[in-house]
Amino acid sequence: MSGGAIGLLALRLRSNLRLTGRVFAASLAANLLGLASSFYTMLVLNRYVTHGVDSTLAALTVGVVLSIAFEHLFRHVRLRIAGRIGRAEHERLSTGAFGILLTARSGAESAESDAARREAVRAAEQIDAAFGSANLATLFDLPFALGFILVVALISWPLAAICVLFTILSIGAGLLAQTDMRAVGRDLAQAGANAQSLVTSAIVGRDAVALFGGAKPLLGDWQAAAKALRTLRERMSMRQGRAQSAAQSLQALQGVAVIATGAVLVVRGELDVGSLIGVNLLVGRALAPFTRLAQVGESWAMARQAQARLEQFARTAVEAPTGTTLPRYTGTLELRDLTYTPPGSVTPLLRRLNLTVPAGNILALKGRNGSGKTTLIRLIAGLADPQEGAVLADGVEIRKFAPSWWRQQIGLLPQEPTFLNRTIRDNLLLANPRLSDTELHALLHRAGADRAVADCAQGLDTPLRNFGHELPVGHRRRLALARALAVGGRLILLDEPTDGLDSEGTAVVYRTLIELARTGHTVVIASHDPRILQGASLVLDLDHPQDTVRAEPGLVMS
Ligand SMILES: Nc1ncnc2c1ncn2[C@@H]1O[C@H](COP(=O)(O)OP(=O)(O)OP(=O)(O)O)[C@@H](O)[C@H]1O
Repeated sequence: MSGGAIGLLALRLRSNLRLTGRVFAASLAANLLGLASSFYTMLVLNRYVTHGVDSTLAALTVGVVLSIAFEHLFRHVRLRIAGRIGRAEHERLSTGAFGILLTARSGAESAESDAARREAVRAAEQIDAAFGSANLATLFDLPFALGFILVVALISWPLAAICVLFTILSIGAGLLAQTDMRAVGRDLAQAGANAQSLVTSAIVGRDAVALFGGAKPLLGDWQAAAKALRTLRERMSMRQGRAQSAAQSLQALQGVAVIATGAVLVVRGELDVGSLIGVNLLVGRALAPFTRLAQVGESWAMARQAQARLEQFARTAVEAPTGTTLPRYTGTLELRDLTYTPPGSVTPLLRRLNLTVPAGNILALKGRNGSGKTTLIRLIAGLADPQEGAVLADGVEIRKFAPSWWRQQIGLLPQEPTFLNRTIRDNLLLANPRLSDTELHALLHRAGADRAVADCAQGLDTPLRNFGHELPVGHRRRLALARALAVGGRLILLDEPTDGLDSEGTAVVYRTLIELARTGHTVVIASHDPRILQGASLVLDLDHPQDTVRAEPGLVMS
């Protein structure tokens, strides 16, 4: 077991000394009671067999049965208490890891692959499983196993020496077996991940697979992955079986060694038969925790690796929970020398953008596909950070704002709207919990989403599945517009809002834009729609960002 794993273990045990003390006390009681059956054997063979007094046998038998019952009880109690050790530590790790996943800053989050992020969140579970109650119980049995060897030494030191020898052999065999299994375990985990990624491809890319000839190669990949998994599982099973068989053989050999040596001692008159049988039982009990130790030690070593993954993940930059707030945001927006280079790219996508959007103006973003319209909207929303320059709102850099406050000032309609897998009502209320039912319906009407909701079987209470992707794209966009408006912010960010909308939906977007402009909202809108570009008071062409076009005010979309 590595030093790191011991540190982790010590941390858990120290985190609740009262529970640790109770587990130790229960272990002491259980192990002391565990001596009873050995002494029972000695007494029955030495006293009852010699003197034949039935009442002695009855008393001893009742005594040992009670001891066994109490030992069972103490072991059960110990498991229950041990299960509570580290509960708070697990909650801290698990919540912390998921919290990082939720609040990772953009860019920081993409530095880790999806698989690494999944692994990091799973690491908390792996650590908790490694320090589960049964494994902790093994640890607490170890000092008492040494105690059993001491008792054997008091009865017969040659038999104690045999016990020590077999204990060392068992630990060695266990460690060898674990080393043997470790590499297969790693391959098995990798093969499992490969198979899982094929399942994901088949589910997520179902239509593409069916339409564009993906089924045959995918099935071929699956057969190869399933075969590899089966082979590795068999290999693992073989090695586990071999380890178990080695442990059993060592146990049997130990029995033979004890009985053979003990028999010689009995013949020489240095030991009685009762003590020999009793010692044999004690030696068996002493060996058991050491046989399990190698296995437990391995899971603790894996917990250490999981902890290292978590520590690495904990270095992910997350959003600051606090920051500046303004008494009132008027809607003024400024881009100052804004420069952004996407992760993995060497050339800036957006270079030294400078622009001021006075409150109540509509800024349209245009440019070819991939020119950075969505990226600019994400930068304004604070979902990505520029490498140089800044986005300012009412003269303050937005990165200085408390993220929760800034999110309340903006309503964002993303190009690919997604929702939480909750009801439509929940999704809207999460954006603004203060909305009444009447306001919700008015909002849906404003965004032209009332029919989309009416078409759903349970109206507002319809649960969304697959992040809303099961809704028709036009309905999804209208609902996302309603959600953006629900926030009630002064700044509205719309990314291709008319994409996939029919003429009625497009008219709703135009009407909404006019209404937003009339009510003094600042709107940033990425679009290829010529009428939107005409209706905007400012147009930023990301293909030629130096030439911001100032459109004639008063143009109206119809
Ligand atoms: N976090 C990121 N990680 C990797 N690449 C990124 C990231 N952000 C932006 N990019 C890259 O920047 C480029 C611009 O993408 P963006 O979606 O902003 O363009 P767009 O103008 O909105 O395109 P479209 O008109 O097709 O919607 C793309 O090549 C995209 O892959």
